[in-house]
Amino acid sequence: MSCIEARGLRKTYGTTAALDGVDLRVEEGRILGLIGPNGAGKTTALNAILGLTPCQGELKVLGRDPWKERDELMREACFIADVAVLPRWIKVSQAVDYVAGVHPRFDRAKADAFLAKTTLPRDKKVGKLSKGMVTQLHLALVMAIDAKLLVLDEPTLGLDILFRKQFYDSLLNDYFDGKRTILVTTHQVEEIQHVLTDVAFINRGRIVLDSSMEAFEGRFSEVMVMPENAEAARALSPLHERQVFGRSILLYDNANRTRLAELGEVRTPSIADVFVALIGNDAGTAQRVAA
Ligand SMILES: Nc1ncnc2c1ncn2[C@@H]1O[C@H](COP(=O)(O)OP(=O)(O)OP(=O)(O)O)[C@@H](O)[C@H]1O
Repeated sequence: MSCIEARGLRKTYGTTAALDGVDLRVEEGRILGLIGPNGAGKTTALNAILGLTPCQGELKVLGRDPWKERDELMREACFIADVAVLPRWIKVSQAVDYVAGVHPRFDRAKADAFLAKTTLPRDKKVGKLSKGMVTQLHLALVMAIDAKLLVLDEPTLGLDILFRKQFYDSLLNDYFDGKRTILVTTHQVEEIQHVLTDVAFINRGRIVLDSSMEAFEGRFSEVMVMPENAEAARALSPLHERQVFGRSILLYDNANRTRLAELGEVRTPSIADVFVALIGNDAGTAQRVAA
């Protein structure tokens, strides 16, 4: 069953189309990374999915219209926005008590286990924590909620590399159970590549790539060639070429790997490499619409 189904989503702010006809389908039990440059429309898309903003087009999340049935949806979905909002006066322990009191699907033992892996002092107020610590607290609270859909907008912003790694490990090992659906946006693509089952690129309010990681790995390839093979490699219509230590690395969509292997070392490119190849020169914010 689909967890998220969007067709022709459009959202305009004045003369700016933040979403310009987004089609996206996410099946239950998938972990989708929504990747895009600054201003591409990621947060707007997540807000539409969470019923925080109305938009045109068709949108169903867990079978509901998020704008009209937000209350019902929020019983089964939870999210972390890129701008975390926790009151500055609340202590860490009180924040846990509060969510335990108001959220029927909150598992205190899970939140405690998550917090135990951090250096968060329980008796300190949010206002006295570092930015990264506030994010850690926020993550501990949200990851302890038993939800069908978890939406994460830049969840590791401001966190150090050790905690970022730990967060994604526990997202995969402790939180993900194969049935929940996770939607995550981040600029730190390399760090989540191994976590994702699917990836979508958004640019200028449009989805420009939507693929399972399996299909992605079969579809894109990269070859590193010595200068004498560069012309032959260019003749095979690469999407992108870059130079590293005097060698050319060329990236292809649906190329014949056996042919590429005759020219140099072939490998599967990272999401970041394909992102640069597809969007690099065209990265931009929303489309301007005719007034
Ligand atoms: N409330 C708003 N009012 C006016 N314009 C907005 C509003 N929210 C977003 N936009 C515009 O819509 C476009 C998409 O913004 P959005 O925040 O969705 O991008 P993003 O991909 O999340 O960017 P980033 O990676 O920088 O957070 C941008 O051009 C932005 O300026």
